[in-house]
Amino acid sequence: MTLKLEQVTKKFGDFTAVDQLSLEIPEKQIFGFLGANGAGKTTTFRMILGLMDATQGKVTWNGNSIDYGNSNDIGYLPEERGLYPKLKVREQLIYLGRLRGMHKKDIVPALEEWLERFKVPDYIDKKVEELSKGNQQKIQFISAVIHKPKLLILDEPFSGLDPVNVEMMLKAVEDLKEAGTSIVFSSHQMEVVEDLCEHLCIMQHGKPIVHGKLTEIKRSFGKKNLFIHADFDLDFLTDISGVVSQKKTPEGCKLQIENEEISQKVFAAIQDKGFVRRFELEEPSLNDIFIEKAGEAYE
Ligand SMILES: Nc1ncnc2c1ncn2[C@@H]1O[C@H](COP(=O)(O)OP(=O)(O)OP(=O)(O)O)[C@@H](O)[C@H]1O
Repeated sequence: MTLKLEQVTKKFGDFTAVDQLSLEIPEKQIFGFLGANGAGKTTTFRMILGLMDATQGKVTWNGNSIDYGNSNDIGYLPEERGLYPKLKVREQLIYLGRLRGMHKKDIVPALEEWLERFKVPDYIDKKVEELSKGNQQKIQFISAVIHKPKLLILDEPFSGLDPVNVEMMLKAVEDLKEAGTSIVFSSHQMEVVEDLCEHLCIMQHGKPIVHGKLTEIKRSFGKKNLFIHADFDLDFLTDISGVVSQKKTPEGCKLQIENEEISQKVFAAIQDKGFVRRFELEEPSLNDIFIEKAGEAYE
């Protein structure tokens, strides 16, 4: 049940929003789809789901094209949230669950279980318009997963949620993966992507500029971070060749260095200067990689 995009292109007039995108998304895994605003993520999701025709190329899931409107195996959390404000959560989910092929008698217990899990059991008889934005999002998430889809597309599922709710949603996504759902999601929250997915792609102007396994992406990026906390001024470290950048932190600095060997030079430069409380080499964060790669989009 692999999701495959082959040379997928979407043009709006002369503007190319997605440009010959080819991707194979591993089954029963969580795949992160990243990119700057306007990079083409939502457009790609709409083409995957058959909600928008590709100008060129094809998308297949398990060898067939996807027709979201007629498939009970797919779940979708759209970027533009689409609940009916005047309907109560119970009525809404019964309606949406039935659209996804569920029997009414199965919908309410499944809904109650999800509301319990999201710590909002009392919302079942509230109108959607009475709920906060974050809580509406939980309901929208439930509507995307209540029918236990095999493929789940989540367009920015964590935006607008407080940290406790992000954790709750993260755990729900992980559990769905464990239960065998293949999940593709977009997010601008790099730490969440780092926690959640093994494979990812960063888009820029409709093309993937980084694609693969997170661990390999980090390794091939080459540059490392070096965190130093010391009781003396560290500004002079910028002059060491191989130090790419320096950012002050409340207790010292974070250096970006070209490779891990440079850390030896840095260490030699500070060891006699005074008291060093922290000297720690770390892999680059996904945020570092994103800023460097996708940042070029703004130049
Ligand atoms: N229906 C449309 N008509 C014309 N242009 C469109 C249409 N839909 C999207 N675009 C353009 O295509 C590009 C990609 O948009 P898309 O919404 O896919 O980006 P995105 O990566 O999801 O962005 P964001 O992170 O801001 O949600 C943008 O420049 C957008 O303005």
